[in-house]
Amino acid sequence: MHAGNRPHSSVARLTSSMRGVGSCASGASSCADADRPKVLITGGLGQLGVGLAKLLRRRFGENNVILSDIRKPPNHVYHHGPFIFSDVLDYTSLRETVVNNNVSWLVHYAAVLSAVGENNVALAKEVNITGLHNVLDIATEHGLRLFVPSTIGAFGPSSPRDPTPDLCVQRPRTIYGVSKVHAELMGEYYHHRYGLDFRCLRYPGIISADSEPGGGTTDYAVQIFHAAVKSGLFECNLRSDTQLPMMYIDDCLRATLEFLEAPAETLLNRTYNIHAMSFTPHGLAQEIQRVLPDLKVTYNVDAVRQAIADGWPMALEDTAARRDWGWKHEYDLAELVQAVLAHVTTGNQLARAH
Ligand SMILES: NC(=O)c1ccc[n+]([C@@H]2O[C@H](COP(=O)([O-])OP(=O)(O)OC[C@H]3O[C@@H](n4cnc5c(N)ncnc54)[C@H](O)[C@@H]3O)[C@@H](O)[C@H]2O)c1
Ligand SMILES: C[C@@H](O)[C@H](N)C(=O)O
Repeated sequence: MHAGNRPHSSVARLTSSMRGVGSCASGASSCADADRPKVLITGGLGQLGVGLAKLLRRRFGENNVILSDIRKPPNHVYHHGPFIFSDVLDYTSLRETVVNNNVSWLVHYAAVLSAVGENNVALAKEVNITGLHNVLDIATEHGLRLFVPSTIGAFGPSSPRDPTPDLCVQRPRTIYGVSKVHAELMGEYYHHRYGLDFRCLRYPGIISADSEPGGGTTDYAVQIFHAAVKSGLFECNLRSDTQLPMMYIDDCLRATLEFLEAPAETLLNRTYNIHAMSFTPHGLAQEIQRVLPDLKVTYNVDAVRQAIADGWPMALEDTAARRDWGWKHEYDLAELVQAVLAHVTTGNQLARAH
């Protein structure tokens, strides 16, 4: 509808690598007003957006980070920083939001994840592909820095799986994976063709304590913690020996901030793998059982999710990210389990007290 014929002003092209860069000295906990980017996060009410907004607001100031989504925010989100309705399929309104708010960085989190996507291919195509086209064009036209996350799901059964390098065969068999490879390639194309400051990290499955996963193949690794604390019983929808790359949300969000702030000249690639740990459901259950020995796990395999997981990487190779912009994870499996259990247990106690 909109893609294809939009003019890319030469001014936007020339300045895209200069404007909105917010080059705060790295390591500083916040930065001077003049250097602060104005950030818009699309799809911000999912598993990752609220946490990222908190981190970016600490760094750039509360009013410089706008969360957006098509859903109504819970009170604790609505009352803590700017929130607006924004549908990534509505090109004109998204453009208006960018212009009216003087946005300089766009974090594009709106997406339909792997398992939900296989159940609704039309929706995944629309949100993940048409939505991306809108965002790419608006970011290019207005000289934004654009971050689009990719995923381990951008690889498929014919990719080397253990470890999976940055550059290799990518023939995913899900609409989610296909749309993410498309995003990687389109973003890199716009970078080379129009000078768009496109940045993309391939996230592993992300484990959070206080936000729910949105319908992916790795969701079990979040759900198991809540079940372990609440009932001590968990039915896992993947086979016990399914090894996938995973990461604690704090590492993922910090990686995103550090990568967004990295000077453009240090980025030899525009799309990077990032890795922290790999585990199986059995390995995760064993680690949780060191703290909660009564946890019982049964297996009732979901054929769709299992087929997806069987074609995904078992580990990601991320030496380029470590070399170019200093990526370093802090949480391995033991630290992850301690951190998530502490959060979930406290959350449950607070909920009971109220
Ligand atoms: N969570 C993970 O494990 C993980 C791993 C790899 C990559 N990613 C990527 O990170 C990003 C964020 O993931 P997440 O886990 O927070 O996803 P999520 O599914 O939890 O949230 C996605 C959000 O997008 C919103 N959305 C859907 N259609 C929209 C539209 N038309 N306009 C605006 N918003 C819309 C939804 O309401 C939802 O709040 C996604 O691009 C995802 O592919 C996530
Ligand atoms: C891995 C990631 O992209 C997401 N959690 C999914 O499983 O779909």
